[in-house]
Amino acid sequence: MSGAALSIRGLACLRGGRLLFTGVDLALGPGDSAQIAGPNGIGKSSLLRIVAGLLRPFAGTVQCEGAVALTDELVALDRDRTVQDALAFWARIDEVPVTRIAAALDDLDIPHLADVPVRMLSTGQRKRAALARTLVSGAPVWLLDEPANGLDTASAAALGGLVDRHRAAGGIVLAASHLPLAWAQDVTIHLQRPADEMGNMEEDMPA
Ligand SMILES: Nc1ncnc2c1ncn2[C@@H]1O[C@H](COP(=O)(O)OP(=O)(O)OP(=O)(O)O)[C@@H](O)[C@H]1O
Repeated sequence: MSGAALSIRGLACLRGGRLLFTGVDLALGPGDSAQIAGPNGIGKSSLLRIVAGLLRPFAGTVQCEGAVALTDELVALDRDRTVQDALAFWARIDEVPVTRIAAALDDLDIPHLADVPVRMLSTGQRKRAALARTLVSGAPVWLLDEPANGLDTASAAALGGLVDRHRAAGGIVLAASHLPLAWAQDVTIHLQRPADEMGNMEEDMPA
């Protein structure tokens, strides 16, 4: 993972005809971690989805060295498969050994859920299974959207340990959260509405 890098320049996002943010710059290298902060609806998830290649930026560029893994609220695990099979499905797509799954389930403290269908998991268990997918992927660049949502205090702290291990191995973590996270940040970006948009919003408000 020593060559991992993420560079964002002049990034702007337009959604639903509204400019969410403009001029976001960020440069991360091996071992770095950054948080995208800001209130609900400001565009944190949208920024991560742009970095993941799932949304097109309105302006700016994203350059990434190394594979990217996104964990967000849309858990991409087949609800009708067991946790083990759902992770194996993605391991085959990501072309990584399925033997990694056992270690990832241990890391997330859910080995007992391997044979449980995804649809039967609780919110926190589902989040841990989604994080297991990120671990199994072996991707150096982790994009974590509200990673502590649904996790109990101990699990959130344990995730901090996994993030630290990933960074020590040269990985990069970019997390979106309106709350402080359980690990230290090299950079925190507070997203803000562009000035013009704020003017428009004020004009739109009823008197
Ligand atoms: N598919 C979509 N089409 C149009 N607008 C969208 C779409 N998805 C989200 N939006 C809008 O984009 C804005 C930013 O959403 P986003 O989910 O990126 O914000 P966020 O900062 O992650 O919010 P939260 O903290 O609530 O998760 C919101 O105003 C939302 O309504």
